Amino acid sequence: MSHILTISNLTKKYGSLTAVDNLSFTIEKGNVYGILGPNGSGKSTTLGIVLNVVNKTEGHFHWFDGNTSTHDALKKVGAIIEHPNFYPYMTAVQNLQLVCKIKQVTEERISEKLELVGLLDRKDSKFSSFSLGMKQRLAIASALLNNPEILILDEPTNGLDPQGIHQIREIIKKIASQGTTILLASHLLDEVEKVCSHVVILRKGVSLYSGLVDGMNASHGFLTMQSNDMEALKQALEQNPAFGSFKRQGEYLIAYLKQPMDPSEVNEFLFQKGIVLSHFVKRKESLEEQFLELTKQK
Ligand SMILES: Nc1ncnc2c1ncn2[C@@H]1O[C@H](COP(=O)(O)OP(=O)(O)OP(=O)(O)O)[C@@H](O)[C@H]1O
Repeated sequence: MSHILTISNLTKKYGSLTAVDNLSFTIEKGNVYGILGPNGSGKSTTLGIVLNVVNKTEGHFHWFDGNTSTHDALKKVGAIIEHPNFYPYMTAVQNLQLVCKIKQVTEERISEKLELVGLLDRKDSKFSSFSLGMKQRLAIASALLNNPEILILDEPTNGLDPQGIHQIREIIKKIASQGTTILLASHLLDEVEKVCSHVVILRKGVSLYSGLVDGMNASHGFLTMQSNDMEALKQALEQNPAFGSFKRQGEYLIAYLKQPMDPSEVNEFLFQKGIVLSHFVKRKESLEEQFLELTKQK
């Protein structure tokens, strides 16, 4: 698989504040990556550094094989990191023609890109008449005019209504299905889960998890239990290496698994110890619960 972007031990400091802290990850061709983290976790700063608009303090990054200068590499990158900015009195197509002139790319792709973002029938409408969602879609069309290898988006659905959000996500998925690599920053777990194949979770500039979105949900779950003798129940479970930690919640004991264990095995194990359960539920933390746990302030 070919590398699109390699980030190694990247750090950005603003005075005493470390916005990005020793961050490393690699972007491979054809995948959809999310940088996920709460506000202020360093997502925009990371994108700014690799797009050469923010200076790094330490570490390295290189585009593609490492033999291309960042200046040349960025010609193969499409990015939207600020609010879409076009001339309000010009039409969609006129704005894109201007972008083609600035980027020195052919105007032939304008219709194709407008079609892709669902704006071909509005190509002659003035930008000022567009909704926020349409403006964002025009920005995506604009970023694609140079047929980039990778499309970078910072919070692409911020401020949009549910329909606008859905449209943007569908467009991102369509662009990805056509082979364009995507890197998007988002504070929305739901967005990353719906759109991305890979994720880097940031908290205060530090990477907490990097890998497949599916791999995020690697927890083995927990069991909520009740018996006549809660102390005996806890003591018995503590002897079993499958359990990592315990929490008392009202009249229930919650036992967190650190390795897979079938509920029937747990039941049998306890029964052999003479413990009969009056309540027994096995559940897995939702991805949201795990994300909040991971990113909560320590
Ligand atoms: N130009 C700057 N000068 C000083 N501090 C900055 C500057 N830009 C960002 N920061 C700080 O760096 C940290 C990371 O900010 P960044 O914008 O990268 O986070 P983010 O995850 O993109 O959050 P958001 O979604 O709120 O933009 C924050 O604490 C922010 O206040």
